[in-house]
Amino acid sequence: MATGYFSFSGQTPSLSAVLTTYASISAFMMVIRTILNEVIPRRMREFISSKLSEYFLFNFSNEFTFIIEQRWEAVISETYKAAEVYLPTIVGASTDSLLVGSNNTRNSTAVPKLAAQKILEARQTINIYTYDHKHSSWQSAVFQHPSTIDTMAMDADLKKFIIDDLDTFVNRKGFFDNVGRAWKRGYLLYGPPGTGKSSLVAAIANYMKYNVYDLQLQSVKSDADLRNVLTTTTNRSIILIEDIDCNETVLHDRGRRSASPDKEKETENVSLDPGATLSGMLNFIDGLWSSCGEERIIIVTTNHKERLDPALLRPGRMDVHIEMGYCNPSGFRMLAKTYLGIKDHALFGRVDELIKKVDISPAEMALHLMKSDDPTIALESLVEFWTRKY
Ligand SMILES: Nc1ncnc2c1ncn2[C@@H]1O[C@H](COP(=O)(O)OP(=O)(O)OP(=O)(O)O)[C@@H](O)[C@H]1O
Repeated sequence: MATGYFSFSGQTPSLSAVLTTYASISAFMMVIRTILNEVIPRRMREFISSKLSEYFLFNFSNEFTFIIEQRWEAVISETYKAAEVYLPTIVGASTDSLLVGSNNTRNSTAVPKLAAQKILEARQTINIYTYDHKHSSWQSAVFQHPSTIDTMAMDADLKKFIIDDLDTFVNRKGFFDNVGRAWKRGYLLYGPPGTGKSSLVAAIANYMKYNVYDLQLQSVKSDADLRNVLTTTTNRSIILIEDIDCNETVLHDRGRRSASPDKEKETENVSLDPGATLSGMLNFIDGLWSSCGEERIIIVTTNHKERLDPALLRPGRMDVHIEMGYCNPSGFRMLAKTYLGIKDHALFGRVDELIKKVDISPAEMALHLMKSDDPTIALESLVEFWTRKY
């Protein structure tokens, strides 16, 4: 059959028939392309072509790009943090693809989330972060403070209370959900210098295995800046505001409040030096912004609790107030055990007498106990210093 078309009759078409058909189709396609190029604007053509390639890639390829956003619902994503911890352990410079598998076909979206939680829970190191305003991001360093709740020179009952409180907090996600409160706990640590406030923060971080975000209020420029700084902290972390009484405006705020109790709203908006307001901070602790993120412990330390605004101190904001005091006999014995490895010594009686008469901070005491490995030399140094103080 001498024709320019393919025959479906079972006969093999001749070479010239194939070439003729090919030439006709090519010519037809060229005409169509020319018409389309002239009729459809370039940008629309590019859009159609990109959609077509996306469609074919998505439907006919077994590869896809897995994007883990750094921030999810305004806070740093736990999955992102887990990937940051985990991926460097399995990929290197030469890795160009990664095979990800799951045997849970029914609930595959839960897999990354659960894996993220497990990875973060198994995390051995914890970090301390400080905010870099120039680059608008938290800068981290590995946190290796040796303090533990065990090594703190504190009343045994108080230690037990703290541990129980932390355990209760961490196990009560359901409770916080049910009562409609953000899963947060505020601790106020107050007492004279050198009584272990910072050490207790480190001990809590080590106990909970939480990262610590060290918030320097004085470098925050405004409430918006404060929100940005705080919402970029991760879950399962401690937000630390040390020596809050050093912020002049908090003290002024308190003074104005007592002078005019009716002006509560007004005083709450007084600026914390130089930019954030007390109201902005309270809003994050238990206001609308408190719901950004969960499992957070906010710790505020001060040498002068009496100077702080009552609005900050009330339950829901600072739930637990812990007074860190000067050494008592049991605190001294705790330090002697930690620093010198002893439970008793002939000089303990003299130390007990001095403790009743002169206040000494655990920091001062530790300084003398570190002077020698020989308990007698170290205790003599302590007693001599103390007697001079008396
Ligand atoms: N209660 C304590 N138990 C064990 N060690 C303590 C205690 N208090 C202080 N120390 C020791 O003293 C050092 C200083 O203590 P720390 O910085 O924790 O005190 P602070 O109350 O935060 O002081 P400041 O108010 O000046 O910041 C610590 O490194 C720690 O070794």
